[in-house]
Amino acid sequence: MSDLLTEHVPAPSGSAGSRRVWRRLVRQPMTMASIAFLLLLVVVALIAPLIAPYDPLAEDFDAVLLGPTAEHLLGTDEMGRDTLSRLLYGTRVALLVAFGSVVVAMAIGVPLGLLLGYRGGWWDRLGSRAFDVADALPGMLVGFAVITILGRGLLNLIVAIGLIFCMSFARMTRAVTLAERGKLYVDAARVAGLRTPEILFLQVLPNLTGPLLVQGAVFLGSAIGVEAALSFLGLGLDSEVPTWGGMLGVAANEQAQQPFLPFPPGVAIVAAVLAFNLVSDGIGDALAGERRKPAGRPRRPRTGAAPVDGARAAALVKGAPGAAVDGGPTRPDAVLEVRGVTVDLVRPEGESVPLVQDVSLSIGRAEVVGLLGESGSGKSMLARSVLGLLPPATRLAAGSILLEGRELVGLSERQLREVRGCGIGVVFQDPMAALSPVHAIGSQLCEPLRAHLKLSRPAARERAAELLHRVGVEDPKRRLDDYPHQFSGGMAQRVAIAMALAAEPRLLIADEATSALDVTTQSQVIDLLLDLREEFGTAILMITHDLGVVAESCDRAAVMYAGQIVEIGEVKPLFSRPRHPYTAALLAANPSDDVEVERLPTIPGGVPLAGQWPSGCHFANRCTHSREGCTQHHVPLADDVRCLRANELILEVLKR
Ligand SMILES: Nc1ncnc2c1ncn2[C@@H]1O[C@H](COP(=O)(O)OP(=O)(O)OP(=O)(O)O)[C@@H](O)[C@H]1O
Repeated sequence: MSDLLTEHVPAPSGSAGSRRVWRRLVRQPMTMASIAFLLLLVVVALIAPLIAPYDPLAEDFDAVLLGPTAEHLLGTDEMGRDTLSRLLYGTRVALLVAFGSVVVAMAIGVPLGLLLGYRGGWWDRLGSRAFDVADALPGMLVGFAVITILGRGLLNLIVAIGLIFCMSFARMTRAVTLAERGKLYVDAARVAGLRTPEILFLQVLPNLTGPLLVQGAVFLGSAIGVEAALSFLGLGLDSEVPTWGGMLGVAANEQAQQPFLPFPPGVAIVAAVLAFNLVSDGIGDALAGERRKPAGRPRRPRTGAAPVDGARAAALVKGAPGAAVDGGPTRPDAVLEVRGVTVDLVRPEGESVPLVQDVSLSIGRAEVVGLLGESGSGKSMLARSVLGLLPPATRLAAGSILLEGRELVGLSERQLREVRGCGIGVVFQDPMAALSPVHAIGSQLCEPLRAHLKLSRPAARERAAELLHRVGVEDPKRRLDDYPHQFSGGMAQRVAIAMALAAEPRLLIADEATSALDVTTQSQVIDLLLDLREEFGTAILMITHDLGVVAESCDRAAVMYAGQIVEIGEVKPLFSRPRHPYTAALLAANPSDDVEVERLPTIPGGVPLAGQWPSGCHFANRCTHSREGCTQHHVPLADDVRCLRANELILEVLKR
């Protein structure tokens, strides 16, 4: 079974999803016929003693090797035992071995695949090599070896066949987990403080339902084939025990005298294997239609110049409180203090390239700080370093991150888990990606409540309904049982905010939380965030491209460019009298209600890639004000601006 399978068989979400899958299955006659046949086999296995005309072990040497007769409808074997009775009893062994071995294979393969896929790195590389070795070994050889070591018997047969298949389950599970672990809902679960086993088994595993069902059905059929082959070779159960493979083995020896003998077990084996395969195909087809519909606008593509938008920037600038500025001494009211943070990309050859360089930023209680900048300037990487969720191949190379005075750098994953959720909440751009598609909203909201606030199940549900009500979801008790796809984009974002605030974090990181929403919903969500910061005193880091959002909601803003903060300050002066040419260029490229222009100016070129930053000022090669000296030396952040000419330039943006 190909790993690609996993791309086509998403898990059905919720009872409505299951009903849709079932309806699609019902429309497939071959699949339904196969299911009916397999159900018949199960019934036959259960009632074999009632319907078998003879004792399957009873020998009659006066009636050996008979063809079909009125007394023995399918003839007899070399001991005069009734073939029909043995065939009916053989169904029991076939199904028992099939289901038992698939359970064993899943019990070994699925946790292994989850672990390798989730951990990645060396674990994954070693695991993948082990898969390659396992692939190189013929499955039957593994079966022979296990039975030779453990001896014959039903349980050993089940274990042997389970071991043959377990690597396929591990490989498939690893592939799905690798794809799922990068998704936002997994990050959200980590931020919510769930432990790795909870994330793996409660969040990732449900997404495997589809692929596991498909692969499980195929291997049920294959297990019957392997059992038959091992019994045929005399390595299965004792020859007395009626099994389809054993009957085939006898038939092979006696075929010259009774040519009909191989047909009953042969047809039974082929029919059962075929039925399982048809059911597997049918389930795969039915699940393939069960794709999640994307919500909201797609993420803005990475463009070169001035992609900022929002018509309200200048008009909406609000008065900002006299917040402390960065770079100075530690603020007494600081919820978050980021000091000199540098994040490196570690290339395979070992070279380190900075993605974020020497960033310092602080956010006080109930303060909203905007983080602005073009795509690729390092905003998300900075946020991820605060969350302790840096992607693979990147590392925090330097700096300190204090949450209410507690140093987060150097904490173990376990300690970070305690901090996240309670200490920091996060809302991402696409709520549909941040919410697990296969869990009802209620259970997702209850997880952080139970994990951090240690609420009982009913109390967590009660609180979850209150939170939904608080973020403006109507009929919250009923909606707890709904799944993410049953919410509109705006409503889903409210749910995501409720989730982020469930454990009453001191810091909320909103990573382009309103970018995918229409303007009206965007305003409502911003109002909600601002209300919540008043109510809970939450500090908010608002990452956005949208100057209008910053103007409307932030007390201060930091402008990032090529991994550095180039300017930071209170929003009103920053927007009306920018001191860094990049800030001015961003503002100039922003549509404004105040000024009518035929064509908005853009910033020529694009943000340089990591590793290609110019020496000196990173913005110099796009800056119309740059001079020779700008590229010669490192430019420090001085008096909240990183520009050598800050004091001599007069940058106007609104009077174009
Ligand atoms: N997973 C990753 N591995 C390696 N480099 C990455 C990864 N994600 C981002 N980068 C690089 O890190 C730099 C900063 O990216 P980041 O995503 O933080 O920018 P951003 O300002 O948040 O952009 P956007 O607004 O588009 O999200 C870019 O050069 C980007 O190519």
